[in-house]
Amino acid sequence: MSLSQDASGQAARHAELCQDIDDANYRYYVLDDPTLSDAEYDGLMRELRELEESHPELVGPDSPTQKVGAPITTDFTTVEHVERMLSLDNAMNSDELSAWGERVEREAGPGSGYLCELKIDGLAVALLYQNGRLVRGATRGDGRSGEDVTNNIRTIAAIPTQLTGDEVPELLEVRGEVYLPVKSFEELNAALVEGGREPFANPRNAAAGSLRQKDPRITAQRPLSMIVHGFGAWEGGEQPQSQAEAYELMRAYGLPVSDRYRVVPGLSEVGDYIRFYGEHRHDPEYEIDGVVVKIDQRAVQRRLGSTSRAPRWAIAFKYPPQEVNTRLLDIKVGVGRTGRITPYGVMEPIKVAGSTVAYATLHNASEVKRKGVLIGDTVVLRKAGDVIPEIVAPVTGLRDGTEREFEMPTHCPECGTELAYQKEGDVDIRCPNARLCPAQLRERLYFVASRNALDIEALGYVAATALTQPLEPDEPPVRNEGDLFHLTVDRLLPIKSIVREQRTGLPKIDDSTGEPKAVTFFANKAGEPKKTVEKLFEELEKAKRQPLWRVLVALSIRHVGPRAAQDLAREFRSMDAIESATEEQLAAVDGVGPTIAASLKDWFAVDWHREIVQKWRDAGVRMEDEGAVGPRPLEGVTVVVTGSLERYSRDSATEAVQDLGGKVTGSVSKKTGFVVIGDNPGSKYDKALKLGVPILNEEGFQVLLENGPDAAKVVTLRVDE
Ligand SMILES: NC(=O)c1ccc[n+]([C@@H]2O[C@H](COP(=O)([O-])OP(=O)(O)OC[C@H]3O[C@@H](n4cnc5c(N)ncnc54)[C@H](O)[C@@H]3O)[C@@H](O)[C@H]2O)c1
Ligand SMILES: [Zn+2]
Repeated sequence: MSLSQDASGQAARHAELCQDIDDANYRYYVLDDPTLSDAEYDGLMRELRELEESHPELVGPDSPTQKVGAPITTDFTTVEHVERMLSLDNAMNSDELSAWGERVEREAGPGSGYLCELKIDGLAVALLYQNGRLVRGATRGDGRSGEDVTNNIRTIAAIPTQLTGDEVPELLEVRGEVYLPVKSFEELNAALVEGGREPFANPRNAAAGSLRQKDPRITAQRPLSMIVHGFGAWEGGEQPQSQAEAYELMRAYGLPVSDRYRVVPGLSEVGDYIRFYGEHRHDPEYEIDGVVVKIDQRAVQRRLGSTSRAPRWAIAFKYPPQEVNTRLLDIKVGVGRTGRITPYGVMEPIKVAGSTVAYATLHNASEVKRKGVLIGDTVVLRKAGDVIPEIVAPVTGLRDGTEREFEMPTHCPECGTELAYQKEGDVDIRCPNARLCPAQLRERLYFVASRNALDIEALGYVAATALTQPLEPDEPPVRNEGDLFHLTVDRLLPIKSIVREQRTGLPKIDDSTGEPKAVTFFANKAGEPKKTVEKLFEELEKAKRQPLWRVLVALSIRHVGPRAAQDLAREFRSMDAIESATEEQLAAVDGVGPTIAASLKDWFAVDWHREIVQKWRDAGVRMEDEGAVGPRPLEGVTVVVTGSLERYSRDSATEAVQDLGGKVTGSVSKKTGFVVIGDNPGSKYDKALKLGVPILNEEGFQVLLENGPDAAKVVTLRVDE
């Protein structure tokens, strides 16, 4: 390629990038309806900047690298800012941050201190206060002039229309970020979709779209808020010498200033702040996309000055994006351990937050509706840390009419049984084939091994699949969880099984063959048991000695989670006692109630359920807790605890009473046996006095536990009347 051809190619690419970025700016800043993700946009900007660095002759005043925001082409009146509102330069990693820090310290000298604050993902506004009165609110626009949104700004509760204090500046131009709390964003989108309108792609666009409404009454309905992050003109009143001083003055005027900013001496502390919020990114109620680092001293800020686009004394450290755009290829459903059907999105695989994502959860059919996503949509996909990837919203600007609505299937994807609601009023539709549905069996077996149940580490998802639905042999060694404790080594060795993706239950595909991945899970190449076999048997032995409540949880009885199981075990002490208890007796247990009681009765009424219990019992699984025949000296006694005790937490006090057959409740009545008071007892103490209920201090409580109610009556506090 000749030199001139190369140059014209670069110029063409430059023009193309400028055009694409201008288009994206328009969609983002004017329409509040971007079609690119921020990551894609930043990629284009980066390419443009690199191109301009190697070909400075291409840089013109109209290049997006030289400008702030987008030209204003809206229905709002245009107003000029008193001082220009700039954007920020970015550092994408710690090297770029150090390079910036070294540069400013070289030019300005070290030791002026850095102010660190969160980079809120909202939209910048300028508020003009004259003698303390809010006279104007405007968007950033192109930095010189913005849109007059005064009436809309006035609807935001966090923004005072009148500053407080006697010595407010004559003229103050406050800058800050208007945002919509993440939670409100989800609610707003749901309401928009419900009303047949298009949802916003993310909280930032929702905030921008809500503020930039022609009708301020609509803005007023959106729970927007604001946080101050700077100022322009500041005439009269006390003059701040530093950014932090300015914030504290503005806080005193009644403006919303964050508690999360810090002034630190050097770059290493800046690094600590960045790391901290990298790990606590979702603590604030608003979305953040990074940290802004500013030189704190205003004298130094002035010395460093600004470029046409951004101050030299500040930099935005951007966190890796957690949101990307990708296609929602299909919506499928998975089957849970109780037969519950949950839809999930099949995504065009994409890398986000360090891993490739191909599936995203959608929780239930109404969630799909609430989010307003259609199959075929480009969607905003979010993956935050270890959290399961989630679809945020569709990018409606990219629809071409071929998208279609998701319809809930009528039959189970794994066993073909017709789906049904188990009870009237249920939210979730289920596969009723609990006994034989391979999906439910696999999920239940996997659950038996989970940490909340019997905690069998060697029994993971692959093993659960291999045991319940092997490719070979034909007959699975585990037909239901009853068989688990009757396994033998020779039944395990021949097993060949496909590997399933835990989140969806779908077979994993072997990249080299394109076929589902199959493994011989328990035997090595020589046909001998792998290490995991020995481990499995060891852990099965251990599992047999787990306490009763874990055994109960492992049975996958609807509504019987660890809490309820513990309450049941404490009260009844044995599986037999629970099985033979009446529904009323079950429901009377503290923390159990009628729903769980009915569910238990239903469960034990099924033959094959009782068989599971029997098989476990035969194999030596523990079916009763010690102390089953222990004394219950507090039987029929109700205790209320108020204030803080020295030797007991609220939970351990409750447990101590329950272990002796007593009951702990939250409110005092005539039927209350004793009220135990610690430090700072509340209104329950007064009520006990009024009703004449016996009152115990901590020593008296000890007597109650050790010697019973009669002994405790003797040591009740005598209250002088
Ligand atoms: N997806 C798209 O199509 C598209 C289009 C245009 C812009 N964008 C996004 O916007 C970015 C560029 O926008 P920008 O020019 O507003 O720059 P920016 O968002 O990178 O940084 C400047 C802005 O940060 C905000 N900010 C938040 N907290 C702040 C704080 N504590 N101190 C100071 N400022 C704070 C202010 O609004 C300020 O104007 C891009 O990197 C991209 O992420 C996306
Ligand atoms: Zn099924």
